Amino acid sequence: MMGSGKTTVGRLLARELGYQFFDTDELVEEVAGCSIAQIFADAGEAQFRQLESQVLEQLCAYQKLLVATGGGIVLSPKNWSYLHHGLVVWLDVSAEQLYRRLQGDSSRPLLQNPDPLATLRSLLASRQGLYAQADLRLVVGEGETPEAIVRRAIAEIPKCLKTTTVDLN
Ligand SMILES: Nc1ncnc2c1ncn2[C@@H]1O[C@H](COP(=O)(O)OP(=O)(O)O)[C@@H](O)[C@H]1O
Ligand SMILES: O=C(O)C1=C[C@@H](OP(=O)(O)O)[C@@H](O)[C@H](O)C1
Ligand SMILES: [Mg+2]
Repeated sequence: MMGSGKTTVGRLLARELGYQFFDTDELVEEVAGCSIAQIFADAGEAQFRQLESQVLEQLCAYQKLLVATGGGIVLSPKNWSYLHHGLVVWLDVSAEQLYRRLQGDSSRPLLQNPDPLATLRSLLASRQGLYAQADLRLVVGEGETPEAIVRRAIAEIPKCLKTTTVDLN
């Protein structure tokens, strides 16, 4: 979800893993030559989603990348075919924590309305089933630092890597 820490934790985790880091929102802004807020205002959310999918499609061909996505990437079934090139981690953060983090932040157009907490609750409820398709769910506790989440990710990721057994007989 927006504000769950994908960009912050992702950047740190990439450094720990020795992976290159990309953020789909940053790449969309580079391609469009303006901010996400501006894209939503001028061209609309549908246009943003198209750019987001194109960026993800390009990224999924590479290895040893850590990609922080926007929270809405899960909405398109086509995006899942790209996401499944890698291991998908869900940073599960309550709507109340997200709200505290994002209060006063004007960079997320979907939250620029009189009741952003209600919006976060309803977006989270509607996306919950999609986020649950991730390979790994990390429930982020109140006050848990990005560094602590990185340590937990490093401990948990090997447990959910798919293994192939080859039967030689
Ligand atoms: N574990 C954390 N604890 C407290 N604040 C956090 C944590 N992770 C991220 N933040 C803060 O929350 C805000 C949103 O983080 P960000 O990484 O941009 O989230 P996302 O990319 O998922 O939208 C930023 O101000 C960031 O510093
Ligand atoms: O959840 C969403 O629909 C969105 C999340 C944002 O990214 P973050 O999840 O990094 O905030 C950004 O892509 C856009 O504002 C829409
Ligand atoms: Mg982000």
